[in-house]
Amino acid sequence: MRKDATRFGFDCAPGHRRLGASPVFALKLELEEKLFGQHLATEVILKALTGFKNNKNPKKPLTLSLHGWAGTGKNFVSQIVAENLHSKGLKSNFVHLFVSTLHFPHEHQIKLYQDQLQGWIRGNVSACASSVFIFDEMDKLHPGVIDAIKPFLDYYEEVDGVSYRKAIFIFLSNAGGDLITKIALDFWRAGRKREDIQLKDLEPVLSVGVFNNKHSGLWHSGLIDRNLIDYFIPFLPLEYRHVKMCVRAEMRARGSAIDEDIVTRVAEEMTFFPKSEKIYSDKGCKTVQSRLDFH
Ligand SMILES: Nc1ncnc2c1ncn2[C@@H]1O[C@H](COP(=O)(O)OP(=O)(O)OP(=O)(O)O)[C@@H](O)[C@H]1O
Repeated sequence: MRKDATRFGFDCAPGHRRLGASPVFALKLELEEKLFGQHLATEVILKALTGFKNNKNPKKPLTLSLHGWAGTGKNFVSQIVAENLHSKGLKSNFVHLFVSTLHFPHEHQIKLYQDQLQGWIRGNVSACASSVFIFDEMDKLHPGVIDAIKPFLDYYEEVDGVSYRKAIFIFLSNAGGDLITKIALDFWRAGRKREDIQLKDLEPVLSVGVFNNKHSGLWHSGLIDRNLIDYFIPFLPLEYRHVKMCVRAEMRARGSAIDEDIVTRVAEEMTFFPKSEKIYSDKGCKTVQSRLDFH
């Protein structure tokens, strides 16, 4: 047993920071400063983590499912959240990232993946009750593998003597991205502000259109019953102005002065949709970093 972990792992490594009053405030400031164009994700993530942190006896692990188009900030946010839960973030021994196409690529090895994953999750939560598990490309994960995760997400006091109720599972998926984009486009075309989009504007579309429809195929029937996902978090497609913010953020990260000509040139290189109005970036803020290298 790791010397820095108590028997149940309630207090993990010295660097482990439970979300106290200030860390949640720090997370709020960080999301407001670094995450562009995602007012809903910021609002829901803060609400979810604050509630989970304040609950001294959660009945189940916190399970968040982040949905949206490519390059809209899902991985980016999960890294920020991980760093607020465990100071070393993705480098922490208590934060684990799985990428479907990398870690679970072969359909004929599903049984092996199930056994490995269950052993891995059990071992890590035994070492640290507040372990964080991030599953990227969830929409590409075979249902059989996902079903191996389900027992850990459920309302069990303990599973084989281990309590998972203080752990956090974060699923990242492109599923539903098209439906989220449709709602954003409807708002734009109606001349309504992006920031006026509320979760209730998306829930009916998402829950009926994708998540609750067991036969949608997008969300793997039998995969995750709504009851096990605590929060569905929509990521909106990013506009030209958000791409420019990403370019500026990258320039600041490189210690360069902000050159608005370069900001404009890089943003102009990106492609936008729909064809007629060219509002949203096809790749979100992805490839901004590499494009900046050429300016
Ligand atoms: N909303 C955003 N605000 C600020 N930066 C962003 C945002 N979205 C993306 N970025 C920048 O683009 C990079 C790539 O984004 P990220 O990996 O989070 O996309 P993603 O939504 O996970 O995409 P995919 O679904 O393809 O994995 C991030 O590391 C970040 O630098």
